[in-house]
Amino acid sequence: MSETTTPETPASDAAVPQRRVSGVAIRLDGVTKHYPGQDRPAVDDVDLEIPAGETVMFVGPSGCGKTTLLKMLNRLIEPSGGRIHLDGEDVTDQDPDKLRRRIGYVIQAGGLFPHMTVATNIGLVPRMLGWDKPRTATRVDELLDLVGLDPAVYRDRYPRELSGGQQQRVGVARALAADPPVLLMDEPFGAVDPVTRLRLQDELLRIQEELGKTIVFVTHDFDEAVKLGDRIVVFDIGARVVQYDTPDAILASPAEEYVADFVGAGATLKQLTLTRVGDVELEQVTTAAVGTDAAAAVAAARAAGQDFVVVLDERGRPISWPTLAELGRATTVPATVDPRLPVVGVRSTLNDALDTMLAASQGGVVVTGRREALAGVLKVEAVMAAIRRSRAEVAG
Ligand SMILES: Nc1ncnc2c1ncn2[C@@H]1O[C@H](COP(=O)(O)OP(=O)(O)OP(=O)(O)O)[C@@H](O)[C@H]1O
Repeated sequence: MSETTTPETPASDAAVPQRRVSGVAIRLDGVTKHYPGQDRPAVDDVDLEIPAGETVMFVGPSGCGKTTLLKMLNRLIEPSGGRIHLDGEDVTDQDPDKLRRRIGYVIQAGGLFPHMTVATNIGLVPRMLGWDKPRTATRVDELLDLVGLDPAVYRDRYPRELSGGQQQRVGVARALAADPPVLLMDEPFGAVDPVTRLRLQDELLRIQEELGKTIVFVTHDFDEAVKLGDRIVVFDIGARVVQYDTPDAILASPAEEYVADFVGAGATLKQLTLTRVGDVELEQVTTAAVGTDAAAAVAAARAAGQDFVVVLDERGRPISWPTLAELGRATTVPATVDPRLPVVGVRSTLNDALDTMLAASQGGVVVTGRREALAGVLKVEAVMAAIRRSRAEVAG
């Protein structure tokens, strides 16, 4: 038997946010996978308990057995031994099709069927469950809205007409269609560019806050694990559990040298990954709605001592941040969307905010909260001040 079964930090620990829970607990007892022709088992006698409603991240070196272990949970791979319990019920021998209705599955690039529209892709499981067309259609629209895609625009599109990030959102919507308590995610954001990846991570955090599923997520990226995980499992070869704890606890005291190497030398900077944009005081700036009087907006910003205005669309979402000189040339506030506007969500990390600023060559980012509405602006100086504070705290 492996030594570590339950997370070091109990579920009641304050480090884990309190939220609504719709997920169920998963328990693995001595789960093993021996592939034919291999000397050693890919997964060797693993005991693991995943608490209901938490996001648990699987990290570890390539080939250590993360994916094999994940796929045994929904029996895409049959275990060679051991038992798997879902919500206290032994599901090891349950019909895999039935099991998969309780377990959503998200893979890289969404895994969408190319010849089906977005709505058909998302509605697959509900239709299989015998839902009628109107109920399925309502659910599809609800899910598109949940993952941040306008149903009217996207429901009839084909996957090839979507960006990588949009396809991934549809993949998440599809996995959630039948409202499964458990979501398995196998490097879902591995194939998208860094900026899109960051937004998808933010979206997942927001969705999880609303839904409280049990999420098991495989990643190669330790920063991603720290950002998304309530807890992290660090595996070694044979899916040996080296450490299972909250991100803070792992960063503060890595269990073995191997984990310390994996966490990286810059542990102070890693603390930046633990600080969310929403934890830092944001600058409140002058805003102007599209179509309103430009001169009035310029005057308001000038009176507040600011040299730019954030323009909001009809749903309160920021679309551009013209300087006063630029805005002064218009009579009404223009509806032009600035594709380079650097935006992060309140759940983004300070690391993400810095990356976004660097990518856009800007000295700040616009921050959005619920439904992408403006929350404020974060300047590079504020990030630097937070880094200094965090360094001072770590230095004691
Ligand atoms: N179908 C298979 N047949 C035989 N061996 C396999 C099979 N799938 C995986 N393996 C082996 O099992 C071990 C664990 O693989 P697995 O893909 O689970 O690891 P992983 O940690 O997810 O790796 P990565 O991070 O590279 O995706 C590896 O040695 C791999 O070569």
